[in-house]
Amino acid sequence: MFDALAERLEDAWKKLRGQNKISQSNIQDALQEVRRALLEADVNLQVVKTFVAEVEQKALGAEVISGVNPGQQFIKIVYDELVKVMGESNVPLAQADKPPTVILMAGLQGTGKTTATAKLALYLRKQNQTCLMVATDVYRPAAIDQLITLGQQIDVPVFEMGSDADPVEIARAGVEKAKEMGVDTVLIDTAGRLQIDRDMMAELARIKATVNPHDTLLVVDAMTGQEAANLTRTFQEQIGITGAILTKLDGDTRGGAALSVRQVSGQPIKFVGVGEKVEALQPFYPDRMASRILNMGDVLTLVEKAQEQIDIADVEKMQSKILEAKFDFNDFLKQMRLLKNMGSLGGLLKMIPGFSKLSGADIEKGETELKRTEAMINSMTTEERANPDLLAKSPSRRRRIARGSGYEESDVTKLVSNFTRMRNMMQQMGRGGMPAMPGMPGMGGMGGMFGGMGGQTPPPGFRGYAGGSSKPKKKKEKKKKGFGTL
Ligand SMILES: Nc1nc2c(ncn2[C@@H]2O[C@H](COP(=O)(O)OP(=O)(O)OP(=O)(O)O)[C@@H](O)[C@H]2O)c(=O)[nH]1
Repeated sequence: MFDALAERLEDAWKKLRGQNKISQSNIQDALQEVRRALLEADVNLQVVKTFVAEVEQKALGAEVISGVNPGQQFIKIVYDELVKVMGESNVPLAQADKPPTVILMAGLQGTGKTTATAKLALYLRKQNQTCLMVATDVYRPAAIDQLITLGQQIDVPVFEMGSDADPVEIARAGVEKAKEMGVDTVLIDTAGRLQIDRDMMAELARIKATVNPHDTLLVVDAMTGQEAANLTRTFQEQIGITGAILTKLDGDTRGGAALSVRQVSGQPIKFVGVGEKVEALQPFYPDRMASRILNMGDVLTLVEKAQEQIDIADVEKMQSKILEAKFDFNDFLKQMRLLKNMGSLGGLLKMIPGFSKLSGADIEKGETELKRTEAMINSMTTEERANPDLLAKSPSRRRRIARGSGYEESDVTKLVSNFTRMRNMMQQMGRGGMPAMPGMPGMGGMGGMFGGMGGQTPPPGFRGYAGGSSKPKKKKEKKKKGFGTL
C-alpha cells in the first residue's frame, strides 16, 4: 500500500541529503516531490495544497538540528504533518447514554458496507457487547442473505423483513426490536448504489431522520482515490456523517483516500478494513498510517495482529519444543495456518520495514510455496509429521507423499531437508542463548522454508537422496559433516 507515495518521498528527501540547511531554494524540489506524490496518490487537490503549504512553513521555520541531516528533519516534518492531517487515533464508536446505541452504515455499493457492519458487530461482541444487525438493503437480492450468513458466522442476530418492505420501516422496526431485546448496539446496513444518486441519498436521509443514529459511518473503499473526496463531501453535506471506515487497505491501493476523507469531512476515520474476513478490522492509527506512507513499516500493527492470533501458552510450548528439537511438521503446519489467519502474505510483508518493496511476483511465489508446503504436509501420515526423521531416512515415504500431494519427489526432499536444517538452526540458536522471539515463533524460520523467498539448497546430508536436485560436492560435505542429523 502507498508504495508510490513512499517512493516519491524517498526521492524528495534524497534531494535534501548532503545539504546543511533547509532553505527556500533547496526545499522546493522536495516540496514538489511531495506535491506530485500526493496528487499521484489521488489526494484531493485542495488537501494537497494545504498539506504542502503547512510542510513548507514548518520546514522553513525549523531550526537545523546539529548532527541531523536536513533530509531526515524534512521527513520528520512531513511525517508529523501527515499524522496531523489524518486526525485522531483510535476514535471509539459513539455510545448512547441509554442503549441501544444506533449505528448507521452508509456508502456506495461494493465498498464493503455489509462486511464492515459484520466486522463492527464482531468487534463489539469481542468487547462483550450485544448487537443486532438490521438488513435494509432490499434492492440487491443477495444483500439480506449476505448479512444473515455473516450473522450466523459471528453469532450475531439479524433483523430483516424481506425484500418487499420499505427500508425506512425496516430500520425503524429494527431499532424497536433492538430495544425489545435489550441489546447494546444496533447496526443498520443500508443499500448502496454504484454512484451517488438522489433516491439513495433521500432514502438514507429518511432512515437517518427516523432512527436518529448516534454514529453515522461512511464506508469508503480505499481504492476510490480522488473520488473519495467528492464522495465524502456529498455524504457529509446531504446526510451528515460522524466518522468513516476505510476498507480494502490490504489491497494495492493509493494513499489518497486516507488523507482526503478526514480533511474534507472533518470527521475521524474510526476503523480500517484490512481483508475480506470478518476479523479483518482494525482501529485507525494515523501515526502508523503515516509511517506506512513513509515506508517505515508498520511493525506495531504486525505485532498486534500476531498477538491477536497467538495463544501465549502455545508460544511457550512451541519454544520449548524448538529448544529440545521436538519441533515437528504438526507444529509447522500450525504455524502456517496461523500465518494464513493473520491475512495475506503480501499484506503481512508490507508491514515489515524493508519488505514493502517486494514485488507482486515475489509475494505470489511465497504464497505458492506456502500452499505447496501445506499440500505436502497434508499428505504425510500422523507418524511422519510427528517424526520428520522418518522421512529423511525413507525415499519410498517421500515418493508416496509426492504422489499424494501432486508434487515431485525432489520437492518433498527439499521440504524435509530445509525443515531439518531449520530445526537444527533453531536448536543451535536456543543453545547459544539467542533471545526468543515473543509472539513470532519461527516466522524467520518459515521464511527460510520458502524456496522462492530466500530458499535454501538442501544441506549436505540430503544430497544422496534419490530425486535430490543438487549434485554432491564432496569437499563441502566433509567440512560440514555433522550438521544434518541424518
Ligand atoms: N480485500 C478486502 N475486501 C473487502 C474488504 N471489505 C469488504 N471486502 C470485499 O468487498 C466486496 C464487497 O463487500 P460488501 O460488504 O458486499 O459491500 P457493500 O458495500 O455492502 O455492497 P452493497 O451491499 O452492494 O452496497 C466483498 O467481496 C467483500 O468481501 C476489505 O477490507 N478488504
